Amino acid sequence: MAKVFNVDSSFDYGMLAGASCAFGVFDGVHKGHCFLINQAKQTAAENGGISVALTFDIDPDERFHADRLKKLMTNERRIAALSQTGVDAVVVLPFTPEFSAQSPEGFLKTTFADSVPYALHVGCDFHFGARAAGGVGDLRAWADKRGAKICAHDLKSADGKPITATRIRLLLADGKCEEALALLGHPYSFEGTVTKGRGEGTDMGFSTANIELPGMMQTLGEGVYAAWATVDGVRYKAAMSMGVAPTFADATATCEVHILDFSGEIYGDVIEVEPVHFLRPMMKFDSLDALIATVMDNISWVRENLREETC
Ligand SMILES: Cc1cc2nc3c(=O)[nH]c(=O)nc-3n(C[C@H](O)[C@H](O)[C@H](O)COP(=O)(O)O)c2cc1C
Ligand SMILES: Nc1ncnc2c1ncn2[C@@H]1O[C@H](COP(=O)(O)OP(=O)(O)OP(=O)(O)O)[C@@H](O)[C@H]1O
Repeated sequence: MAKVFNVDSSFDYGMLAGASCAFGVFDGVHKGHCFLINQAKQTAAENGGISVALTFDIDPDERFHADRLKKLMTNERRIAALSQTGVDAVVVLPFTPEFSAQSPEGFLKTTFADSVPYALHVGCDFHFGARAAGGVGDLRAWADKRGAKICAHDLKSADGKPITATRIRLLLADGKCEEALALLGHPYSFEGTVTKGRGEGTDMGFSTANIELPGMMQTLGEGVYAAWATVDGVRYKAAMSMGVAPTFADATATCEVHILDFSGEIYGDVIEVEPVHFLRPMMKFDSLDALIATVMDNISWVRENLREETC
């Protein structure tokens, strides 16, 4: 696992001299991002320098479009995932208002100080600096003066379209877990703290762990899903609903997870939920009996059909 370096007053910019850096936000650490990072590993091997995933502490869109941002990973998980890509180091720049307001040249000066990387890998659509004014041309102008190499790659595609975080978010919003997973190259999951619900699930014969997710992490579309739930390191089959239960006027939880073959008090615990298959839309039921019968059917489906290899 690569060491993570936060760029603060103690950061040694010298580590970027001669390094091969892949630069971006990398939400999801998807197959396209991994392709870019592998390119950085290759040029690092070429000159004997280190490979670096160069990223930001927050997703810039948290600063500019927090109201409509839907993320694939929290910042902590994104940085942890980057550290497991086989790079030598992850360097995390603080995306402060001052940092984001810089011109493209100022942005590069703040990022590298006087160090010159060996190679800088970006996608051909990469933009940076205030109002995203900087592009690959600005990178090349900066690099040419310093003897660095800019590698602007065509975006890795699947089914004729670039793999992007935006594309994967839209698939998840549409409940298309399998297609999202194919582009991510690893499971999609989120974590949340179990909160107290209305306490009615147990009376209905299926207890549920209620999870409140911040708006930014409500990326998965409303519906009922087959999922895996990890509690205290143990992985269970689960049937989950996403979206406020429309049958109940007082319902608040965004995500409710029935964990099969599990009983235990987990209020306040953080659990990981990995939705893998859309079962049906959320429904407003006319009677409790109808709701119970449908949810029991969903639970049976999960018990009979969910297999490790479907994740
Ligand atoms: C697999 C599953 C499917 C669900 N489907 C629906 C649904 O279609 N409509 C609905 O109103 N509630 C649905 N719910 C939410 C239940 O109504 C809710 O879990 C139950 O009311 C218990 O809520 P409580 O834990 O807050 O007491 C579903 C829950 C689960 C676990
Ligand atoms: N499919 C891809 N192939 C190669 N490089 C990519 C691909 N997608 C993104 N990149 C590059 O990876 C870096 C990180 O990109 P970024 O975090 O903006 O990801 P993204 O998937 O394009 O996200 P979004 O859809 O939110 O714009 C950038 O240099 C970007 O150009």
